Amino acid sequence: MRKPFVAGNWKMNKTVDQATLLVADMLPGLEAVKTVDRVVCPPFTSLMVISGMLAGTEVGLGAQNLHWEESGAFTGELSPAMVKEFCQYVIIGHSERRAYFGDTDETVNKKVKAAIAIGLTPIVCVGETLDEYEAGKTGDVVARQVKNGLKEIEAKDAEKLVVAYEPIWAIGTGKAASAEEAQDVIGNVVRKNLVVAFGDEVAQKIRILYGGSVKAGNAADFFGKPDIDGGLIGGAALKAEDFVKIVEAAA
Ligand SMILES: O=C(CO)COP(=O)(O)O
Repeated sequence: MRKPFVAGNWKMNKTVDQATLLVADMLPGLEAVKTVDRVVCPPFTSLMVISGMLAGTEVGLGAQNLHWEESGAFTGELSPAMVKEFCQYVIIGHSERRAYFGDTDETVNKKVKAAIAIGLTPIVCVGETLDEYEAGKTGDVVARQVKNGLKEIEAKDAEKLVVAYEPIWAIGTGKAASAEEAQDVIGNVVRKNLVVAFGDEVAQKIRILYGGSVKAGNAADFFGKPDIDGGLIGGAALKAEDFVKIVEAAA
């Protein structure tokens, strides 16, 4: 049985003061749901203070990106070791990074390898654009992202991975995919390609999340599907009550 997993991707929201208040607000509710792995991913600037708040709790902390090199002349970037100082998780290849900041399957693969090497659990994002969706290319695009993004990862490391399927047309739009559609892509494309890459035993251990307009009201529909092991939550992760409800729906 895979343990459900729910992560909040705060994106570029919340100053340190605001982040502290939000975590203080949601922490008791999150702490109570022991059967779900729950993770918050605030901006870099808040990681240090939030890691202090989460010390001694079972709530995990994730960054939203990292660079694959150990150190050097990479202005504006953070190394795997810098992220590891505070975090257990790191989101890699979010569609916003692919669309606006040049992340590709190749750099995603480098980041995944670097995260694993330092002992971080990557949350690897895949998903098709609206054009690709409308052209019926979802399967091809997502299969390519899974295959290339996770190239040359060893099976023993792969079982700890978390993969998030986020159709780009559903992100921040209020138009979630249907739970059936999400299950279809996650089961028949993402998990199937994980089986090809790592074998059935390992693929059955990998948590696969759905992301894109998940709210307190629709979360249970997604989490009830056999291959959907939780969610990567954007907007609704910025409201303590909503995020706790979504985590509860995964229990
Ligand atoms: O991109 C997302 C999480 O990474 C989803 O964002 P929304 O939940 O705001 O649609």
